[in-house]
Amino acid sequence: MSTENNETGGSLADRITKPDEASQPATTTTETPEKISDDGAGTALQGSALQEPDYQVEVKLSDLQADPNNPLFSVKSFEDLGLDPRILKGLSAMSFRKPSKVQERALPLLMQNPPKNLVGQSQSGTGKTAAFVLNVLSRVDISTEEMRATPQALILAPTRELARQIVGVVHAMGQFLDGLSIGTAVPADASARPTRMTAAIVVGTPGTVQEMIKRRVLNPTRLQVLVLDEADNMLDQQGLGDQCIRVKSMLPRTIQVVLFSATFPAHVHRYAAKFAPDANEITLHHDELTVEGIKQLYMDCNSDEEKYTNLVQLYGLLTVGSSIIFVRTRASAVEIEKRMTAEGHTVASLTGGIEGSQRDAVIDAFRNGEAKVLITTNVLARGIDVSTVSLVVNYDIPEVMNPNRQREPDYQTYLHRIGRTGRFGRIGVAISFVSNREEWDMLRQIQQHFSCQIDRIDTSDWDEVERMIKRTIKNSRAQAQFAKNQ
Ligand SMILES: Nc1ncnc2c1ncn2[C@@H]1O[C@H](COP(=O)(O)OP(=O)(O)OP(=O)(O)O)[C@@H](O)[C@H]1O
Repeated sequence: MSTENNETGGSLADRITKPDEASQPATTTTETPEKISDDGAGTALQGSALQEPDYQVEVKLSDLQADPNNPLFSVKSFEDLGLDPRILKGLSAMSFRKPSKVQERALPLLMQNPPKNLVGQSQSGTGKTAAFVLNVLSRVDISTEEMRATPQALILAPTRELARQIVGVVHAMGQFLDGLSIGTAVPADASARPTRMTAAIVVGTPGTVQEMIKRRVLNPTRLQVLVLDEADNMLDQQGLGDQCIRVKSMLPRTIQVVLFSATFPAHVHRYAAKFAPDANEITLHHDELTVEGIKQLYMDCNSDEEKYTNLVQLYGLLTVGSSIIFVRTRASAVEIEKRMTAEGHTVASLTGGIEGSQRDAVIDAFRNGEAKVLITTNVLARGIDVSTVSLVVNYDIPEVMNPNRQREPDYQTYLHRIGRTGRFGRIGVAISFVSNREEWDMLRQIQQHFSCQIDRIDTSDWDEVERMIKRTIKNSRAQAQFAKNQ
């Protein structure tokens, strides 16, 4: 199996791992809210983009948030959670009306004093980012010039795209905190020189942060909070896991450790408990992990070539909203992009094989809708939040090598990949291509593992395929909820 499989995918210890970053000099950008115009997160950061041009959609989000069985359910308001009025103003500017379940449960645990560690799990797209960002914003002291330039909270993510996205969320939520500065610590292009980190909140990837602390351009002595987003993935991958451990060993012993993910497989969960000792925990059963609004489908393909022709057939649907196509290797991402482009389709690709600045340009174009179809590897399987994504295609089923060197489904990565759609109560479609017996078996195992239903798409009538998928994509949250309650 190629190392490319493992760009960020949840992995077994056995996997050949390839951390997202080489040990290059760090790039550090320190930004204050007023200076920022366009960061990684771009305009997608408007709440769940529920700017409610559509009255009905808003009404139905409230319905979801009033349903105790829904992960978006809450009984409290953000005001009840004891947040600073300037932060409440930020939330309101982002159109966040009510906390989701994980926000309501996590925030009191995170904000208690003396601080306690937390291991928090909640389904994809249910607002984990806000949960840890609100805690961080509540804890940093920006009352003096000196403190404003002193790193006090460190948020680590497995990829530069996710780190940049989190920076965007911190900006948006902290926009009314005068003097707040946020630093980004992600791998730099070869020519960039490391600069001193003078921000109260630092968001970065583990290797870069480790390097910066070692080179003494990031002073860790006043850090009070350490957050690991996609924590299971970070701790389970050889490279990233080692870097996280080294970073933590250089931080104050009393630091509050906060781990979040949609998935915590048992072997990582045990380890997470050591990384964040005596932690409060919010956990889910694995049959609770799939998101109601994501319609899971599969398509039989007779060969690899038929996967490609089916993808091309789907092109019209891929561009109804935005879509992400996940493939196993960088090489196939590039090849499919080239082939589709040569045939006159507009697609982009993003893999770990390209330079950072180019990666930034691709993801930014995808966020702002300039690029609507993105072909990628597991590098973007986790965390990326683009609310317009209505279709995810697993061109290849995500897989790992088990300790006996047999291929098996990568359950976590499957869940994270399909979770790029159906965010915060939206409807989305995930289609997995199956072209041989092994892939078929893996899909069946995924279905059993999550106790979920993955329906077959009959490709004998493409007009019908198109109608069916369009109907699903265009279904409002309201209709889905209505159907569910019948
Ligand atoms: N209380 C809220 N009200 C409205 N929108 C919200 C709220 N909380 C989060 N959102 C929006 O929901 C979307 C998903 O949130 P987020 O990216 O934090 O999910 P997540 O749980 O971290 O998902 P993943 O596991 O995929 O990383 C974002 O667009 C965010 O702005």
